[in-house]
Amino acid sequence: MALYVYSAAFFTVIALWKWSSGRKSKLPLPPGPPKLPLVGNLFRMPSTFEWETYMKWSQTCDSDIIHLNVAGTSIIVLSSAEAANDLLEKRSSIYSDRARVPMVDELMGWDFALGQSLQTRRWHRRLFHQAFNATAVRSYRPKERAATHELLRRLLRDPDNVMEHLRHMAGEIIMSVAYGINVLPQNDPFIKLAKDAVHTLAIASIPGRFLVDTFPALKYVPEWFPGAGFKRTAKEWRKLARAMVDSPFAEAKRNIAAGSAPTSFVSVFLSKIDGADDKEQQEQSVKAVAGNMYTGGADTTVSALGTLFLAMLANPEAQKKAQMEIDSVVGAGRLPNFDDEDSLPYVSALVKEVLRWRSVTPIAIPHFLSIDDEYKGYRLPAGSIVIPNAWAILHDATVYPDPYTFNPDRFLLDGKPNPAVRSPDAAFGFGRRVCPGRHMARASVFIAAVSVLATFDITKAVGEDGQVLEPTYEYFSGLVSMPLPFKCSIKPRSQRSVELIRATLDDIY
Ligand code: HEM
Repeated sequence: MALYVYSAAFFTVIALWKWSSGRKSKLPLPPGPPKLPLVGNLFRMPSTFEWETYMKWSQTCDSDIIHLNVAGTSIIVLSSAEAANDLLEKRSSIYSDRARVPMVDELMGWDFALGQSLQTRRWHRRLFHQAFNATAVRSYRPKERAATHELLRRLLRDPDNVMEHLRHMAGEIIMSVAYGINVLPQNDPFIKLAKDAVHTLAIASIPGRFLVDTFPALKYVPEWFPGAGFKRTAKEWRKLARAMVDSPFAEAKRNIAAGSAPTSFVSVFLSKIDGADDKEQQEQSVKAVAGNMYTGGADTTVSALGTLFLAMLANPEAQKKAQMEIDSVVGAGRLPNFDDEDSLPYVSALVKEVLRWRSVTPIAIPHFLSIDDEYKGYRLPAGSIVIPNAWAILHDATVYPDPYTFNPDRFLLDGKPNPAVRSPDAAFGFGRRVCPGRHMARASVFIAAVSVLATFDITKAVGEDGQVLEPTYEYFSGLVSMPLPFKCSIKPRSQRSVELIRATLDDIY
């Protein structure tokens, strides 16, 4: 009897499995460019500015969801806000993982990084949220303002090195917010360390750069083995990643112990650690989250502000309008402040347009689909890498007419914010993985933009032959898309501007 029951149960399970897999296999994959046997789209994959190619493919297929196969790896690209919202937001429980990259996560030791690690790091995200939610970030305003004033002084002293000054500003904010460390004006060791470590991450994150990411078993090859150079490289780079996380944290702890530490994320959250058994674990989490701040916040903020300068060169009219608005609201007696934002709709629209015009992270950070799914009559296989094409979403001509033109007015109606026009939130990603630093990022970009526009005129540089140097508006193609070095002329708008900037040296924050 028991045998009959077991057999019946066995055949029922098999039948159900066949039915469900049969049902699934009947659904087609989303459309996409033609695939070759075995290698799929491997040989047609773009190596740079992939978001532009994905957008073209999506248009050719007339579908906002396309499928690619790169030598067996399934990739789904979403090119509309609707598709990104339907999947990454509404079904976030299955679309919020990240693909594992053995070189970065395992060999280089970046598994502490939020962007890399698996969903089990939810606790870190919660910690990040507590420290960087819309209310909490208001406490960082004095630090952002101080770093902005330092930026103004640097631009006044040395107007030829814009990108370097922006880098210094972003690093200054993060080191101060995360660790309470006041960075040195030049060659700060903590910024240098973080920069070097993030550079190795950028190299290792280039798809196909290391064979071990395609064949993970290679990670077991011993270092001395011929061809195992990647393991020796990983060992060196791992030291950098460790030092980037450990050394500023140790400095912050030393300052806290000496009673000389300014308030920071580390000082606040270490003081909240309770006496529970996992004390050590809690401290490691605080350290890991602090270590994520430079990784997530430095290049991104620099890219957005670099775009601001390029946008002012591309559209001098926008610059004039912003300056007129600032002059009428703020006047000539002081520098702008955060409280001015609501009275500066044009400047706020200009900041939105900066984030839309040239996306900082054109494909966000790709997500990972953990179980099989279906959408719009298509089969979406478990284990797919899901790429939200933020670039396509932010250049959707039905939402943003004439999308390649820099035009802050698109966000306004009768001089006020137009709620009917979608904010460029896609710049900060989607669903549960949306950028946890976005409130701080917006605040930093706003205060820097409004302060620079209040005090400087940004115009095209003029060469020695008297000819205007037309910028190329070229970008580095990477996970963070960064303006390539460009020349421009930065001059104080008036003697009063110079005085206001110099007076910031007396500020007490
Ligand atoms: C203009 C500036 C910034 C932009 C455009 C930006 C954009 C993004 C995007 C698109 C993602 C991926 C979202 C997704 O997977 O869907 C992300 C993730 C992240 N960002 Fe930002 N970000 C900026 C600034 C910052 C700042 C200032 C911080 C920290 C203080 C930060 C910390 C992070 C972290 C830790 C992650 C990983 C989150 C996770 O994987 O769960 N970002 N950011």
